[in-house]
Amino acid sequence: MRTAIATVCLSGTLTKKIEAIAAAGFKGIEIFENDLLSFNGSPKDARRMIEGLGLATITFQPFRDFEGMPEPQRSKVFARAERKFDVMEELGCDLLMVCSNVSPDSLGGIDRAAADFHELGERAAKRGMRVGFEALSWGRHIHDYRDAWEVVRRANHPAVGLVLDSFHILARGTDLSAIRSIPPERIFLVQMADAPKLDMDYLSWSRHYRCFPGQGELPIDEFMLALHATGFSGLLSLEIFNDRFRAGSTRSVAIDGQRSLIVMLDELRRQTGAAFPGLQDIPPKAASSGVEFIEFAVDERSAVGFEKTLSGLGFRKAGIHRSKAVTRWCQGDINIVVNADKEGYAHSFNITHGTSVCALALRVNDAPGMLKRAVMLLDQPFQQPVGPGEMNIPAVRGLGGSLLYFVDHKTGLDRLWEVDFEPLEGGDFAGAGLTMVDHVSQSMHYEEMLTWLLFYTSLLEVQKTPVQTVIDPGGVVQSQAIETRDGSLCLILNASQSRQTLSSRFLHDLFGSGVQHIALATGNIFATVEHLKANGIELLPIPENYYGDLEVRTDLSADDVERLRAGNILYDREDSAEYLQVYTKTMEGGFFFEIVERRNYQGYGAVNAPIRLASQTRLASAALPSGI
Ligand SMILES: O=C(O)c1ccc(O)c(O)c1
Ligand SMILES: [Mg+2]
Repeated sequence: MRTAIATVCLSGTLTKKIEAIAAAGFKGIEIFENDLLSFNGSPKDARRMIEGLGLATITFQPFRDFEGMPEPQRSKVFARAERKFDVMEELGCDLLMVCSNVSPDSLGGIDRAAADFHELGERAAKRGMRVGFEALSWGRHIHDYRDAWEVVRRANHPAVGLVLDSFHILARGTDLSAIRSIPPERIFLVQMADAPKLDMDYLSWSRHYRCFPGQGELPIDEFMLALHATGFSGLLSLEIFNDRFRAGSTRSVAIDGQRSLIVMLDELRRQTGAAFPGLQDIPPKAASSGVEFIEFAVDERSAVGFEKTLSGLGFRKAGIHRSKAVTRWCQGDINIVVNADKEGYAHSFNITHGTSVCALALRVNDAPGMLKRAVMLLDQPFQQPVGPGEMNIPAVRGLGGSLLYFVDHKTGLDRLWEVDFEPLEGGDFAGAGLTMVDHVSQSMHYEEMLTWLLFYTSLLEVQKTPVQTVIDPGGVVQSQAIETRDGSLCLILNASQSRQTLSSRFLHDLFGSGVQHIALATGNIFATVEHLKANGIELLPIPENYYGDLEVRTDLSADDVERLRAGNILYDREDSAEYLQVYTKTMEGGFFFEIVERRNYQGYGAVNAPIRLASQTRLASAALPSGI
């Protein structure tokens, strides 16, 4: 299969799009007519630029409202097509993509449409060109690929072929089995797009919410299996209309596109054993069994307060790095690394972002394999000098320039605590009952949410939950969880279009995207809260009204509710599963901890999020100097 991407996927001018497409390693490009119309140069100039960067224009589109027109429009439509062929000649492109007619003037009739395509095929062939027909899911008469195929079949012309677009087919839930019997040489182009499942009209859904394969919820795998069954080995092109992509980074969205194709074809190869020329063998996604450590970048001044908070939360200093100003803090299965070194990566991270999470380390089954997969998926590997005898832990650049480390047992990387750290004796230290990292919540720009979703899901054996909408006093926040099947690793991605939400203000304060909070698990939240209070940890106050409502909303006894109220603990129940959560007050820089007790509960307490966000907003406003 030859892969490509449509210019419509990206933000920027045509020049910028073409450069980003070439830089992301594509060889083919679909030119959208509007991009050419707004280009300040001739189609020949565009061709020079495209070919100069090693790209080929695989199609020119869309040609609209063509088939089934009555006269006099019919003659005009053919004249318009000839003009497009002129442009294509200059552009160096031989395939015109025609999408099904949406005009109220168009007449139905499969034979009329087939006759029009036969004539268009004749005209195209005279000029050494071809035309492909795509059924738009909102086409007036033709909105089903099976009807488009029947038109192409009856047109019976070698220069007329079919275009399959996964969005139009999967959005309507059209049966895929008929794809399997289409002769592959009759499929001139396959356009790929995924989308979240939304209940809206096809046109709006398609024009604003498409996304790259794997970023949405449509059964792309089933589509690819049906396509594969035909023996198709032609052009496969990404065609995404997405408001966030149009506003996002041209370069990184182009890379996301390439990454999504590599992952999709690799998945197909694993399922079918098929070989795709040009697609290298990639190590499989990593199984992760959770977070090995979370590293904070601090400076000398903030280290004192931060370490005091860790002690208050029941952590004990368990090791001192052999060559750097770095300490290890432990409790249960949780490792927190506090990096106050005056050199290196964490130091520069601290200068830019202040006290913040500069790295996450994941426990994986095969760390070197993971790094190899990441590099093959166009992630950025990271390497910094290590001291003699110290471990070199594989890492890639993650969210907001932070690092994502991979630690495994297989290659002994899990020995890092003995190798790199001087252990400190714990004595009879009693913690606060915290056992493990429950989830890590990251806030990011709205436009980059799908980028990071793909980053994690392309590397790890994880599933994603549907996007949830959370109400913050300053606007709406979109939240999506990525989790392993056994729940040992849970990452939450948050983003908001409003600048007033806590999540957006965090981005502003941190100068970038990053980890906004970490949830730690306890087996007994009441005991943990007692411990935290005794240690002087300040918890986020929750309004009385919340507890008044809990009493009527649940069957908790008045005593139970009183215990929750006294501890500022939030509560949720799903059938017999229960979730109890409490938050620390927000620290300098906007970071906070959450403590959770899960009783067979799967989610993240979304019902409580607006209450928590309102309390945090209230405290943040109270902290501002008066008059602001
Ligand atoms: O939204 C559209 O009009 C449109 C245009 C061209 C396509 O290939 C498509 O799938 C949709
Ligand atoms: Mg299309």
